[in-house]
Amino acid sequence: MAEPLFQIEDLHGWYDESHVLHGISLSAQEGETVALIGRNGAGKSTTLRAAMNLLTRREGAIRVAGHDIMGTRRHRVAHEGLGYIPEERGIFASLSVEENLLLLPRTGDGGMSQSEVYEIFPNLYERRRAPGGTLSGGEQQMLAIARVLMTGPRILLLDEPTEGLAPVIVQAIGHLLRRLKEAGMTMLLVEQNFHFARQLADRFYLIENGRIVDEFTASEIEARAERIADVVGV
Ligand SMILES: Nc1ncnc2c1ncn2[C@@H]1O[C@H](COP(=O)(O)OP(=O)(O)OP(=O)(O)O)[C@@H](O)[C@H]1O
Repeated sequence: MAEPLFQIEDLHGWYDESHVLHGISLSAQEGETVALIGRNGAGKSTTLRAAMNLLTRREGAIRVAGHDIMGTRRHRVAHEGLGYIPEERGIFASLSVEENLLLLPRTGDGGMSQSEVYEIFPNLYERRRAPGGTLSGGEQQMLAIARVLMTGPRILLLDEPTEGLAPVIVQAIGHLLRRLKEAGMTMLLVEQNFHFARQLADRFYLIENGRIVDEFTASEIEARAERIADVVGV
């Protein structure tokens, strides 16, 4: 198999004295969508934060196209190709939609232009002068994704993009991510919502108490139904 575009190997992470990640290994090939599935508190968000160098302490290896980025300082991680969309989205409430979009520097090649963003997200065009804080949860999630797409990432790290959103908005985000996938984007999707993730992901990792307890492909879901129900309660 080709070298993964993104790879985490034996990753440990801590919040102060609290050891939360206990040797996470996962990878994504170029163009692949990989889902990290687990309950509340299993360590999904912490895995993404560790990848972005946002923890005070971590050990292990994180590679982009074979290049180890463990030594990359926090403010340079995006330049390694990682586009992170955190659970809290990070929209500036008092800045307009347009200002939010233009806020992040370009960190890679091939980032979307503003007009491409407005074409894909007509809602954001309509609301371009509105303060970010007046957007609905779904619009804020779209804005957070659009803003990162403009930076030119090679890999998207998405932390529960559907959390707290109405079913129709969840569906819209599903369509958007499918479109990105079809365009060849590599994605690591963190989800508690297995029903959402199964519509998108090529492969799955189950995480429990900071450890990967199982991994399988989309075609193996049926055979794993009991195990999945056990871990995420579906
Ligand atoms: N800032 C923090 N300081 C200390 N402990 C934390 C912090 N954030 C998370 N934890 C702990 O780390 C563990 C993993 O949390 P994490 O947020 O990664 O879980 P998760 O799987 O993403 O769940 P969630 O859906 O709640 O985000 C939990 O036990 C949590 O209580």
